[in-house]
Amino acid sequence: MAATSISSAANKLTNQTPSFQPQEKNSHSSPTCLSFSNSSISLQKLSFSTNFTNPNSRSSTAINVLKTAEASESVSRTRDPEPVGKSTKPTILVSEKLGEAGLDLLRSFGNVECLYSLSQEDLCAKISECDALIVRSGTKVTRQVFEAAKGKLKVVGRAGVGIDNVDLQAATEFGCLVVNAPTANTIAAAEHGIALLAGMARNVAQADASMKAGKWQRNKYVGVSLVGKTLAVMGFGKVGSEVARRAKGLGMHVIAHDPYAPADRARALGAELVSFDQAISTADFISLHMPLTPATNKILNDDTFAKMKKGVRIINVARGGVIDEDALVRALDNGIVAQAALDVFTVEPPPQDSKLVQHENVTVTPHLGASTKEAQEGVAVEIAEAVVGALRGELSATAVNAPMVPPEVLSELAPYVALAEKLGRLAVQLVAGGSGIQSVKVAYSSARDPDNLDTRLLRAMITKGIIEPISDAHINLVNADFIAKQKGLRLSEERVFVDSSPENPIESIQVQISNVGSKFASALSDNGNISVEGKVKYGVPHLTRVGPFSVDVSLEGNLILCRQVDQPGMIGQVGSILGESNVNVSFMSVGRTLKRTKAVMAIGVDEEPDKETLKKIGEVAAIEEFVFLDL
Ligand SMILES: NC(=O)C1=CN([C@@H]2O[C@H](COP(=O)(O)OP(=O)(O)OC[C@H]3O[C@@H](n4cnc5c(N)ncnc54)[C@H](O)[C@@H]3O)[C@@H](O)[C@H]2O)C=CC1
Ligand SMILES: O=C(O)C(=O)COP(=O)(O)O
Repeated sequence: MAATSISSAANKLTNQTPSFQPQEKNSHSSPTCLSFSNSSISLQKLSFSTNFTNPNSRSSTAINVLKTAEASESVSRTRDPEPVGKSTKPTILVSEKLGEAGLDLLRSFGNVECLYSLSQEDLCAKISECDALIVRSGTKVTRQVFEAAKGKLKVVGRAGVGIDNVDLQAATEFGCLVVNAPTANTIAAAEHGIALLAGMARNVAQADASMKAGKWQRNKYVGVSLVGKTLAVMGFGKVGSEVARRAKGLGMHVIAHDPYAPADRARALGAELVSFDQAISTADFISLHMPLTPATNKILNDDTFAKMKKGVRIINVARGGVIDEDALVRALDNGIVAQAALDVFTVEPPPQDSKLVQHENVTVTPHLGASTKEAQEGVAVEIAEAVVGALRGELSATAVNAPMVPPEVLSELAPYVALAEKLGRLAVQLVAGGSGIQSVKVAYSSARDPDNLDTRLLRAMITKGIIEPISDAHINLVNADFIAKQKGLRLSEERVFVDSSPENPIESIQVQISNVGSKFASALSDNGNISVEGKVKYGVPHLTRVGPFSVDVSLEGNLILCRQVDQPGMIGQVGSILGESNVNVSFMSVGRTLKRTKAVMAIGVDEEPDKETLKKIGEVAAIEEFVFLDL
């Protein structure tokens, strides 16, 4: 058996946080063990398997990743399926103007409320009624908004590219997915950039204003030519590369700076990738197309303006914050910058007396880059599809704060999702009260190449299974790693190669909790870790090993694990006690290490036995220990 470590860097906690203390909720005890039973672990918490239903649904993806509280009544446990189909329409708040086609799509799925120009206070007051919020660049989705949502908000859709107006960290902490619409406005933004470039070079806006003021100033508005001039495209992503393509068509020499862009993509468009300093010091025109991040904040400032060619012209269709606006005014005044054309501003709208806006060598537009009819229709549909998909629980291809798991991987892993969560739930219920859980090891046995096995979803589900039964956290794919880290829980993953068919992504999953005591000592493996292992059989999760004992029970309903002297009559005795209390046994399995020594009996029960019944089981002479587990 070869073991390959695929521990994720994200899961390696560098900061030691306090250990995670399981606190049993509503636990009741029996003489021989603490029961961890907790029927109050509500179905609402099974957030990965809840769903909104849509009569017009075209969706096929099965694994749901977001909390959908209202719909949780439609959740069914595997054994007793309840009718799925109770449709509670989600509420979708649209806080800025969105194209009709997108609104229509949203209306076919949920209750859509369009409330434009909400103050931050009004947004906070409204948000706790909303499952989804759709914004453009004008709405600030702050931590306050997520706090005010009180866990109701599942998804924020940004109808456009830039997500600098959404507090992503807060969204992640609150388990709220953020999706954007990254492609539909690319051309509009690029065209606007070119419009500003050409309009600025020929003083179109200034000449227009002058004529409207009754003047005819042909000598004042002599422009500069574009052909043969060097354009530096800063940020060679979707918009930047489309600007470059168009500028090439205008006969410009295009250079680009982007630390993350592949050189061959730039070369294919006839642009040369250069360093930041080379770009800004050799360009006649500088066009900005990078996102606003801590690294790009005020990237054009007094120091960088000082390195530019005298008479340079600046275009900004990205974000106002990438320029230090006071420094730009100084650079315009001292002639380093001849002209600027700006669509975006640090504060939008900028103050009316803004020196920058009023500067005679500055052309401005009110954040119009994405504002074409075509782009707005496209963006609206793109974001509506992403938000509806997210509300249905599908993983979004445009998720900004969650791993993107391709649909084919999702459908392949679907049966293992339940197994992963149940093993997590089971393992944590075996931890003795007072033990601090810090370290969880997960081993996936598989015949697959590690590169061909994406375990992020399973890891999130194991985390969910471990944390949710003993805390108030609601965990989904968005916040699993964050909450694990916050709780001081380190989860490392290992791939164990097994020689079987690689058609099955996974043969078995083993979950081990290290350095803790167990309330069921038989669950401790040789290395002293609590260890449970399971498989998917005929699409149903099964427990196949507890500590050193092999068992084979389907992980449904509730489970009693007993360790007893391996002797005849044990099954009958325990079965009768349960039967007398009208507790129905659904399945059972006995595993032992050696004949007539010790055995572990796993009993599936449909109902939760009361304290008295559990006490009677504990009093059976040959039973050495037992535990009741709520799956
Ligand atoms: N004015 C408007 O209405 C619109 C503005 N935008 C803005 O344009 C910008 C670009 O959008 P897209 O091209 O769609 O995004 P994108 O993600 O495709 O491209 C951004 C590029 O910037 C690069 N980048 C990141 N850090 C950088 C740095 N320090 N220096 C240089 N390059 C860096 C990235 O590697 C990436 O290639 C975004 O800020 C977006 O918000 C986009 C659409 C409309
Ligand atoms: O998509 C972007 O990043 C934009 O800046 C467009 O903003 P808007 O949706 O027009 O407010």
